[in-house]
Formats: sequence, structure tokens, C-alpha cells
Amino acid sequence: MPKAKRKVHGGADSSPYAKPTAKSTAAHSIFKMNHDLGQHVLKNPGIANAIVQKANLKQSDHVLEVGPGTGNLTVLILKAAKAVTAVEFDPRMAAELTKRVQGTPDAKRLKVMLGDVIKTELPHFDVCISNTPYQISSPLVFKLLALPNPPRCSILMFQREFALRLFAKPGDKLYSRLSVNVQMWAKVSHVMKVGRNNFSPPPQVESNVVRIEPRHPRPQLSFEEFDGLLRIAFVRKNRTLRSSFLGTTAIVGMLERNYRLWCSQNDVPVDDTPLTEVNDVDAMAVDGEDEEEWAGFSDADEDDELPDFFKQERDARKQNGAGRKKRGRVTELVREKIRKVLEDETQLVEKRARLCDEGDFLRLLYAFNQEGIHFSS
Ligand SMILES: C[S@@+](CC[C@H](N)C(=O)[O-])C[C@H]1O[C@@H](n2cnc3c(N)ncnc32)[C@H](O)[C@@H]1O
Repeated sequence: MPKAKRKVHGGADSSPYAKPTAKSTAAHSIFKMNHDLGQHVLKNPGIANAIVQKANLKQSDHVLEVGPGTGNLTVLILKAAKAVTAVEFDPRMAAELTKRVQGTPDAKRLKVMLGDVIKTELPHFDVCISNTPYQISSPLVFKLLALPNPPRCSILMFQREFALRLFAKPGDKLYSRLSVNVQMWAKVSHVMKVGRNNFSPPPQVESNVVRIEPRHPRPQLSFEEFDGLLRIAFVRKNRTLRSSFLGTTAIVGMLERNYRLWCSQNDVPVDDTPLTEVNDVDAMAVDGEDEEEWAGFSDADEDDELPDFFKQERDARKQNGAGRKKRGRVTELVREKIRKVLEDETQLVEKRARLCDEGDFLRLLYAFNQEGIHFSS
């Protein structure tokens, strides 16, 4: 039996959201929602209006809407802003939206871009509004934070647990790399709770709308450097920083490569003569870690996945065998620099990432950078 098709959107009362004109009736065509794309259309006009109002739009604003769907938010944004760029992955949705505004005065002020917003080069915009498809919550926040010229404000709807991660503090269960990053670069505030029955079809969980505003002045820091350090610290947020930074050859190897690059860019000579012969596996055990524990990364959050460099290093080691190896002087030097930063300079060596605050991470980054150790290449 064929599966029942759902109405694309079902508003009820107020115009223009729910009392469709002849034009927008065409947009109410019927097709099956794609759950893989997080297609839960907002059907409560009151919530849609509140979201747009909370953005405090100016008539001169250019708004980016992520995932416009059939346009329930878009038509309201168009009433309050100068222009809207709407990035939509699903061509069926993009076609519905285009039809909905076609022939209206708003059509000229709407640009629909088809594609994955995460991979799309975005034009400049003042405000971002999104009933966010839950699969891209994390990459979308990271993309917005990393923009050199971030929007004045972003009003974003997320699944509740994801929203709570944005506010989490050191020691909270939901504290993660995302929490530290977002709080470093922005001010996050809660806008409203939205029950699951306000969507069609209803998602499994409740949602929250949050406001993200960039900090002024913007911290004088490289986003990639700070995030690179957090990636290492949060792969295993319950382990000590000693364990995270010194416990695996993969991390030390990556930091050594970055150190070599920094040396070459700063005319610092490196001594490549082999120093000691050590058993690589034993060396890891001495440092108190087993590579397999990394592979489990049981305490990692979804956005703190095993970094690519670790996987590459692990595969290379499997191929080459992890037998007796000569550890170079540079490796020893880098290990000593890491030890010095953790033990002497910051005294954070026994602290765990889940308990470190923004100030701890900043101190770590500063001390590593002073030693010529960097986290972005
Ligand atoms: C939760 S629905 C929101 C629809 C509409 N804005 C609303 O509030 O009724 C999410 C929308 O994002 C779109 N989408 C999913 N992944 C996307 C991506 N990577 N880039 C752009 N749009 C995406 C989906 O096709 C869907 O239309």
C-alpha cells in the first residue's frame, strides 16, 4: 500500500501565513516530507511571527534563511526586510517557495539558492533566521561563528538538547567543544520553547529558539587555532589534558608537523638526527594511554568526533607496523614543549576538558603558541 502523503504545510488563521492567496495555494501542493533532511514544517503562524519579530529586523536588512522549505517564515521575513537569500537543499521545496512568491512584489527581493548551506559560499547578510534542519545544527553554528564578518544576530530553532549544549558550562553533562566555541565568540540567549505539535510532521522531541549575537569586540584570536586546540581536548573530555595531548603518538605527530611548519616559516632550524630507539607501543603505554581507547572515544559528543588526523595517523601506523622505531629529536623536543606548557606554564596537566573554562583554554593556547606549537596548519 502506498504511504500516505502529507500536506506540505498547514497553517490556520492569520494572513499571509495561513490564508493563502490564489498564488500561494499553488505552493500548498502535496509531497512526502523527507525526514533525512529534517523536514518538519512550522505550522503555527503565531510561532513563525514570533521568530521573525525576535530578529528585530530593519527595513535595510539582508536576511539569510537556512532551509526555507515552502516559505512559511520566508514570506514573513520578506515583509520586514530589504532582501532575503534562502538556501534550500531540496529542489521540490525550492520550487514551492519560488511559486509561492512568483508574481508578487516580494519576488524581486528573494533569491533562492539551491544546495547544502554548509558547502555554499554565502553572500554578506545582516541577520540569519532558520528553523534549522537538525542534521546540520552543529556545522551551521560553526559556520556562522567562523564567518569573518558574522551576522548581527542569528535566530535559530534547534532541537532542545542541542540548544542546551550551547548554554552548557564547565562540569555540565552537555558541556562540549560547541559550548566553549559558541560562548567564546558570541552571546547566546534563550528566546522561546516550541512544542513538537507546532510542526508538521511533529518531530520526536521539543525545540527551542535561541539568539546568537557576536561578541563585540571580536576576540583577537584565530578561530581555527582555538577550535583546533578544543578538538584535541574534547575528543575525550573526561580524560586529563596530559592524556589528551601526550597520550597518543597521533596527537604528538600532528603537533610536530605543525611545529616543523612553524619553524620553516620562522627560519628556526630543526635537528633531525635520530635520538633514541623506542618501542612505539611501549612509549604509548608509558604515557598512560592505549590507542584503542581513542578508537572507542566513548565520552565524545557528536561534534567531537575522532579527528581526521588521528584516523590517518592510526591507519599509517597499522600499515607500517608499530614496532621498534627511532624517535627523532624533534619529536622529543615537541613532547617536552607540550609537557612544559601543561605542567609548568599553565599547571593544567591534571585537569579534564569537561572542567576547563574559557580562560583555561585561552591560557593553554597562548602558552602553546609561545612555544611555537600551533593547531591549524
Ligand atoms: C525544519 S525544515 C524548515 C522549513 C521551513 N523553514 C519552516 O519553518 O516551515 C528544514 C528545511 O531545511 C532544508 N534543508 C535540509 N538540509 C539542508 C541543508 N544542508 N542546506 C539547506 N537546506 C537544508 C530541508 O529541505 C527543509 O526544507
